[in-house]
Amino acid sequence: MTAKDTLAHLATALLDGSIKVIDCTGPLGPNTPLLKLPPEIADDTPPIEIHQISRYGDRGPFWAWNWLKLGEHSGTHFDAPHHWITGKDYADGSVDTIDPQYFMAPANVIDCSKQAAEDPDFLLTVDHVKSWEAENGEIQEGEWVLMRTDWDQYNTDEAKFLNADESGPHTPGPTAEVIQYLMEEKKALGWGSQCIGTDAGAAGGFEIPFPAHNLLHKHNRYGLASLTNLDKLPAKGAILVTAPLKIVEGTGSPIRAIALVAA
Ligand SMILES: O=C(O)C(=O)c1ccccc1S
Ligand SMILES: [Ca+2]
Ligand SMILES: [Mn+2]
Repeated sequence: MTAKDTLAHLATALLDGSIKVIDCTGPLGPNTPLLKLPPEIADDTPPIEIHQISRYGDRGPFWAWNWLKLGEHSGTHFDAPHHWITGKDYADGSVDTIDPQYFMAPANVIDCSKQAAEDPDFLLTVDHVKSWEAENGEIQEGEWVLMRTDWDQYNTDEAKFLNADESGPHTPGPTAEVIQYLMEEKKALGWGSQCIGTDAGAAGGFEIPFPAHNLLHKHNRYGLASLTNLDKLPAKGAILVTAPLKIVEGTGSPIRAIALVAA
């Protein structure tokens, strides 16, 4: 089948509903959970603000529009290599310079929802990933690897979503070894999480602090955070669309993540 035939079949399938578009994005507004870092070491993204310019009234009789105060790393978002010091020197490491070919790619969904429900500090290991590959097929070069935890169920309550206590945040994520494996052995396109960031909540205290950020961006590869509805995606076979805004020299961007899945 030629690429032209494939596109024609895709168009038909989208219109007849045999390929569904799944929204993998959380609501973006003043109530969207935002990362809270220890105030002694870092500043945080300010709260999201949506300001009305007009709404069909005397400031714009026929139109409505707003202006936004919005951090790059807000809500469901894309992490570019420049987001981390290990990726700072890549000429194609900001959202406006990344090859757009990467913004549409196959997705592997590793279901850790039961483990995350039992242990909010659950860490995915290389053994887990290899067992998953044995059952579902190998992760191929250029594909996303997404950790399904169903953590999106908490995304309307920042305290629950961040799940922090006196010892810090407790949310699931990958071990450094998993990201190392995905980058060096599998040459994956990147790593996605349903939590506030690509790293586990406790990752600031790991031997390599924040290893997912460190290693993904060291390899000039990408992260996705605060994804939703991964429970609606198959283990393999979905195509994920993750185009960031073309923010000049941007380190990341809120996205409307969507997945194409067979009905
Ligand atoms: O990329 C993010 O939004 C994120 O999760 C993050 C940002 C800055 C510092 C630590 C982390 S962990
Ligand atoms: Ca869901
Ligand atoms: Mn981010």
